[in-house]
Amino acid sequence: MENRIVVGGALVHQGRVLAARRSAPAEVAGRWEFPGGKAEPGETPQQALERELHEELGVRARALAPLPGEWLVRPGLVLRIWAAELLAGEPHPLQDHDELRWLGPAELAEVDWLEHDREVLPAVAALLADVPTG
Ligand SMILES: Nc1nc2c([nH]c(=O)n2[C@H]2C[C@H](O)[C@@H](COP(=O)(O)OP(=O)(O)OP(=O)(O)O)O2)c(=O)[nH]1
Repeated sequence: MENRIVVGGALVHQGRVLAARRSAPAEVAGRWEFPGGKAEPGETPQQALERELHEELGVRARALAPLPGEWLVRPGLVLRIWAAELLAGEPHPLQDHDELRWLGPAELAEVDWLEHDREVLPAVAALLADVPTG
């Protein structure tokens, strides 16, 4: 069976990245992640991420580039994290999340990330270091 892809978005805006606390399912509720979800058949990872960020947060965003690393979430499901930029709107936890936080470079370790997400934090820190804090 082909692996299905789940894409999380490291959504960067004004030098900070958005973290989202999951509200369900029970195994991951209360843990923090990069909002996103599974690609539908025929969707590219970019399309899937942009659709999921709109559904979950109500924003328009653009997927920029995949960050290093990929993780098997469970058999048949592979997680990739992509850098993304906010184009329009302000994120709200509309679906799947009950809290959002914009984290600066010094705050990345402050939330209880899902294990795989924690591994990508060095790459996210590098991403934030490139962005003007405006
Ligand atoms: N979206 C997302 N999922 C992650 C991350 N890290 C991580 O381990 N996961 C896991 C949690 C879930 O088991 C799985 C993704 O499922 P999901 O629930 O976000 O996908 P979805 O919105 O398309 O869900 P569904 O409606 O198809 O059930 O990957 C992450 O950063 N973002």
